[in-house]
Amino acid sequence: MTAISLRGARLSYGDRVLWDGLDLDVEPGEFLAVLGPNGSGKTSLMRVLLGLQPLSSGTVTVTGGNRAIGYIPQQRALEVSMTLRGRDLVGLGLDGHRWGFGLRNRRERRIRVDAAIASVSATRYADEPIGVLSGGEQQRLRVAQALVGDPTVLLCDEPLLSLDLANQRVVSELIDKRRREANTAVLFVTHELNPVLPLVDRVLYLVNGRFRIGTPDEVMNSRTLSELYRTPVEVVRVRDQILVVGAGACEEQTHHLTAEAAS
Ligand SMILES: Nc1ncnc2c1ncn2[C@@H]1O[C@H](COP(=O)(O)OP(=O)(O)OP(=O)(O)O)[C@@H](O)[C@H]1O
Repeated sequence: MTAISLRGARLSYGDRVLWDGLDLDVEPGEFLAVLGPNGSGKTSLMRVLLGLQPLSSGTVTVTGGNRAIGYIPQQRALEVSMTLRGRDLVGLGLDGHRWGFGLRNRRERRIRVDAAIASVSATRYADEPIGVLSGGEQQRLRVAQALVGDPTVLLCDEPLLSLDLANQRVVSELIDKRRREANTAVLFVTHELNPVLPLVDRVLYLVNGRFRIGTPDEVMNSRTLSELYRTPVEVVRVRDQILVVGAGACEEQTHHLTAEAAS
């Protein structure tokens, strides 16, 4: 059974079509990278899957429904004044699940939270206020929060943003481990494909209302990206990295035009 299924999915805000005719099946254990310039509708896709944003047309199905989803929202540095402890943040991932207030439930809840914290190696600082933790430590706890409910689908919105290379690796390995061990489907929104390229099964690339779905080789090539961006884009492979040349200028132009239109 597929983990996520979209059929004829369209999302538009007024005249602006983010995507249309999107047919997508994501299999259990699959790692799908979602790429595209700012404003192409990546976060909106997450919101549709979370049930926060209705489709303009078409259908969306997440096997197991909302409770089966773990979500790592786009990272914002948490305030230093934030007194919530790491374990409280992780515990929030169980809210919405069926938990009573009895002693047995409290003990069971604590076991689940401890296990999730241990799975991201965050036990040492789980009782600290999260505001004083480093970005990498905070991000591990966010991963634990997303995993504590035992999700069948994991939605990650730019989870590597502002992490150094070592922490990028730690966080992507944690996510990869989860999908391998629990067969959790992963949707991974990112501007940077290279840090996760070895993990990626398929790419969904969104640009200006158009999209392509395929393996990294099928999508990340000069011909496909030039068609998507409607301007010459050069894709170069250097060792095991993919460099995209030309799309950036097009993105800047798009933003410029959007800003002009809005003013
Ligand atoms: N509720 C809404 N009503 C109207 N427009 C919206 C709404 N939500 C998002 N948008 C617009 O839709 C576009 C896509 O937004 P979205 O956040 O999905 O893009 P994104 O690909 O995640 O961008 P980024 O890479 O910058 O995070 C943006 O231009 C945004 O302003």
